[in-house]
Amino acid sequence: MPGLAVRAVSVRFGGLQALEDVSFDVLPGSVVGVIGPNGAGKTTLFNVISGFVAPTAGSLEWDDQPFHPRPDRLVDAGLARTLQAVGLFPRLTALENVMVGGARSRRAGFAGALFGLPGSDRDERRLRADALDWLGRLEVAEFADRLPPTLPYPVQKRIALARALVSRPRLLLLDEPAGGLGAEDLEPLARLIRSLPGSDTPCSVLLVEHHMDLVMDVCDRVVVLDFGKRIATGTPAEVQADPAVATAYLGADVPPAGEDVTLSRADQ
Ligand SMILES: Nc1ncnc2c1ncn2[C@@H]1O[C@H](COP(=O)(O)OP(=O)(O)OP(=O)(O)O)[C@@H](O)[C@H]1O
Repeated sequence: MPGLAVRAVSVRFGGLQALEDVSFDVLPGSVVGVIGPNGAGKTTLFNVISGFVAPTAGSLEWDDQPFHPRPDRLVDAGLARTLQAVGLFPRLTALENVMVGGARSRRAGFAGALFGLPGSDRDERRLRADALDWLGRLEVAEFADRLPPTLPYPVQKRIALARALVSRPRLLLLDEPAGGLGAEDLEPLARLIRSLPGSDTPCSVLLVEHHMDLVMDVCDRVVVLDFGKRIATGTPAEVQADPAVATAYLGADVPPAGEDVTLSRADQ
């Protein structure tokens, strides 16, 4: 099956089972959400998929091939990731930050331009145009020449997203894209996420997010983790109606129908 397959992945940190036997697929053209209370294992799962953490057991497949991700080679594999903290280079302009995201996918590219390699001018111009295009699509082109620390947080998040997208990934890993954003920023973000699978360079999305409205709005499927285990999977409506999900979030056997699922454990 094309796309990403997570097969019975477990991760143990010393005595702590951070993930246990977690399986699911991210098919091309889909937006998949990973939710769960604090400490459920969401970040660990992202770290496995991006190669920062090796699974203790289980495996990954990417387009039906065994996949052993390396954080520094993700772009080559067709994946990109945004971080919870935006992680922009403070001394590079917004535009240069985005260009860095595309540099690995070009023959010479930005690095070549920096080091004056032959043939890099054209690549650099193309990369610059692509980076500007993405800043424009994310409606932050006017900040292209600004340094990130001088910009509002929501703008920085959009720049970080542009940096991930400029490499034209086939799978985008989004780590809490709504974190720190105001209500007015959520609808544009949702629109962008929904647009990615059907864009000219289709990109499926795996999303970790605490903001439940966004998850339910943009995801085709949702995987629910609790204490490292997958406790539910299905469409947003299916997981919302699943009593095990309400129990995980609310800490008691309560009927979920019609109730808001809160965002952290009841005992925290
Ligand atoms: N490097 C590590 N060493 C030891 N324990 C870790 C490490 N990383 C995560 N953990 C533990 O693994 C469990 C899962 O953590 P993880 O950060 O993946 O959860 P999460 O669902 O992302 O939580 P949150 O929503 O709070 O970000 C937690 O108990 C956490 O303390």
